[in-house]
Amino acid sequence: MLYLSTRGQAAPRDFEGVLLAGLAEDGGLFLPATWPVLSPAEWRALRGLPYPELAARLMQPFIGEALTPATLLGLTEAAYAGFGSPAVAPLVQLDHRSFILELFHGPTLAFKDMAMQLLGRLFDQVLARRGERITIVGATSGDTGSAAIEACRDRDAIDIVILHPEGRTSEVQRRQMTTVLAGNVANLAVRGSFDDCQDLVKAMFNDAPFRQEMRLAAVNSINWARIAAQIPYYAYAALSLGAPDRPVAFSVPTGNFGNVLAAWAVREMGLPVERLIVGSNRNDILARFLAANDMSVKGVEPSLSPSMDIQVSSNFERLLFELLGRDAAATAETMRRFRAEGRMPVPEAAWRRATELFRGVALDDEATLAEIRHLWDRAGYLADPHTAIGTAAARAAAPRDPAIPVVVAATAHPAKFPDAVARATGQRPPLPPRLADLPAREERFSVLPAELDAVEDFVRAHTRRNRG
Ligand SMILES: Cc1ncc(COP(=O)(O)O)c(C=O)c1O
Ligand SMILES: N[C@@H](CCOP(=O)(O)O)C(=O)O
Repeated sequence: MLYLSTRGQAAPRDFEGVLLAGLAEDGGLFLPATWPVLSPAEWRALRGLPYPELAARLMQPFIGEALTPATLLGLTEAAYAGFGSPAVAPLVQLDHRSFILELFHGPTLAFKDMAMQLLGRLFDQVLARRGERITIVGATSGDTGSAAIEACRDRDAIDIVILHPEGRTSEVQRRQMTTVLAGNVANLAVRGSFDDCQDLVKAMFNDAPFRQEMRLAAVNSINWARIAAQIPYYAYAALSLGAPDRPVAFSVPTGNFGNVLAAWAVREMGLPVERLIVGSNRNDILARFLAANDMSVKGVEPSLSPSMDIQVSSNFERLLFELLGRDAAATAETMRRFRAEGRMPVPEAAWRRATELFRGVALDDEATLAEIRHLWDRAGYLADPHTAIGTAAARAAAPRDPAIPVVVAATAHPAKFPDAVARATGQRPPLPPRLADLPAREERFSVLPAELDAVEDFVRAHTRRNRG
């Protein structure tokens, strides 16, 4: 399997090259040169497989010869062995047509573990064979950071620096990152928004000498391996509900557009996905785009669903590339104008194609609290604010045909956002026993302004300290 950059100027490469590169050198994102498509009979044959086996089978075409099937299966089995549910990603029925796909049973209680537990092992495998070290730089609005740190802590060949927006995550999210005192881990609170953190990470990748000197790698969903590892759970849900012989819809609380892009990918691979519903908070750029082709950046505003306090959704570029007929020059020019003007000029025909499949629904904080309360009162289900945005969006934009089930991606455990959940329901969800002492653990992090030089110096110092 070869991968192409959405901006067309970086050399195509195989999975291992993409895993280690993260962002393409031309600033674009990698996508498979062709999508692996399974026939209905091949899909049916995957029904009922244990999750680790399904994940290995679906990821093998993306990984190609980088790993043998037996090695990949060993990695997926190890990645999901520690999850708190034997199903790994259990599907819970909410009403006659709505289902919740719980993606938060991993070590850091958010859907990021589904990919990150595998990514850490993939990095280890590849780096050991090559005898190389990397420095991971990542941006987080709260969940990617802790999942990446958990997956990479104490690994010999990896140093990791995670940037989070100062004061804009929940306390549980921050402590899950900053209380990991492993020598290879560093946390940076940036005075700015998640978008500033993400810009800084991309700027480090675009600084070629720095990128080479540090041997930078990515754990954000700019790294194709992250998306590849998120595809299996959508297939798992769809197959459980009767696909490929029955269409399904997904509702995905969305920020950086990586999770919903993985749902879109299973459609490219041949499963009948009827609709993709994108849930947003008051940072509603994606909902505005889908309603009126208005992809214009406003300032990031804090909300009760902080992991989605994002305006510039990295992975939208991958969809844009497809909507523009895989025209890399047009994609590069559209992204250049978006950056320069703060507004993305998506051609009318491409926008219409997007609206055939996608719907956008935005909820403010009051509506989010009302939905958490509604789920608790009506179904006895305690949802975190991100998941609640997904369930409300699902009701608002479900396909007209009631025979089509709608699966909501439950992206975080309610205990990560106890204040919002308690405000809505009076219930304060406890952390699992292994995290019960989190509020008392020692924290370690540095604070810096959103300035590239300062952040690069910090990353350099951290890496040099560990490389000796
Ligand atoms: C809990 C939670 N829900 C939803 C999202 C949005 O997912 P994505 O950025 O893949 O769109 C995130 C962050 O990525 C998250 O942490
Ligand atoms: N919500 C995310 C933001 C980063 O998204 P990613 O999928 O690109 O890593 C977070 O929790 O950090």
